[in-house]
Amino acid sequence: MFPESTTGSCYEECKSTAEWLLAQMEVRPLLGIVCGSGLGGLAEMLKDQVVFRYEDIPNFPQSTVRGHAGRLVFGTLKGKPCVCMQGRFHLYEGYPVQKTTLPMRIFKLLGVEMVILTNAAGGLNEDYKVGDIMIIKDHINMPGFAGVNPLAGQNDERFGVRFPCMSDAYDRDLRQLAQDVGEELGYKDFLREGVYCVLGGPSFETIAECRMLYRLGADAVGMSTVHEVIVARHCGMRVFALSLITNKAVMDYNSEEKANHEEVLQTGKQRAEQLEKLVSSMVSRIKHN
Ligand SMILES: O=P(O)(O)O[C@H]1O[C@H](CO)[C@@H](O)[C@H]1O
Ligand code: HPA
Repeated sequence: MFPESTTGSCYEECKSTAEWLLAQMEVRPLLGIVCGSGLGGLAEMLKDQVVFRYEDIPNFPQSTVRGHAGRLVFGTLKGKPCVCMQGRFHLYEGYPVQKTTLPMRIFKLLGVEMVILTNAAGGLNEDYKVGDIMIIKDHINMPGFAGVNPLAGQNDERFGVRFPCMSDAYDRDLRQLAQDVGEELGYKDFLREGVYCVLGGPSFETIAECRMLYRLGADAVGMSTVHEVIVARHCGMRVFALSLITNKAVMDYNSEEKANHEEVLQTGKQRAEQLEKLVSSMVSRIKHN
């Protein structure tokens, strides 16, 4: 386990990054958005942008994956003040799990109340098609079974309690809103709701692993999101998350299909506009306290 002081995720370090950002601009974001692989276009929806490159932000990790631009974009979406991560961090990039989730704590200290996370994922559910959008209703933290949890280590009560509840991680009202908005937009045929399972990556899953995950109750598999959700919930932010099913997980030994990052990015491009419309329509209807 990494001590917090080497990951930059302790309260004082997060606060100093948040204060640095707040001193540079006037936006006071209430909503945080995280763009998944190939879904960085979400950030382009923001008006009156103020953009920071990750490399210029003190104590911030760097994006190393294609499809993750490495920019923190502030602005307004449907009139609501937002901060958007155009690029997230993954365990397989070599970061300690606390570092991959550090932006969630910075969001909190910037004043963010609600986070919308997106990701690209492989479809395990036999009924799912490439291009489906899955509202995440629950998760399986597979690395967590081996002790990889971003909250492991000393707990700082200024962020949250030692043992946070996760049975209500994915906000029920926001999920319902997504269903309503999706129906109004005519997305019913490709809008799903299911369980996302995170693995460490970067290798894609074997056939046996995919079969196992499906039997365990996962509908989609990926290498992100869950740890961010745990940290966001720990510090009291509301969470909504979406998976774009960019490829079908290979479940059959006779299949010639092979998972690859090109297909992931390609599917992202094809569905980007609809995903952006879903998110922006939801945001226009979200009420803040
Ligand atoms: O989860 P996001 O960041 O969307 O990225 C997904 O796409 C990559 C694999 O193609 C992995 O990083 C996986 O987690
Ligand atoms: N597996 C893991 N992560 C992914 C996949 C997948 O099939 N597709 C996109 N991200």
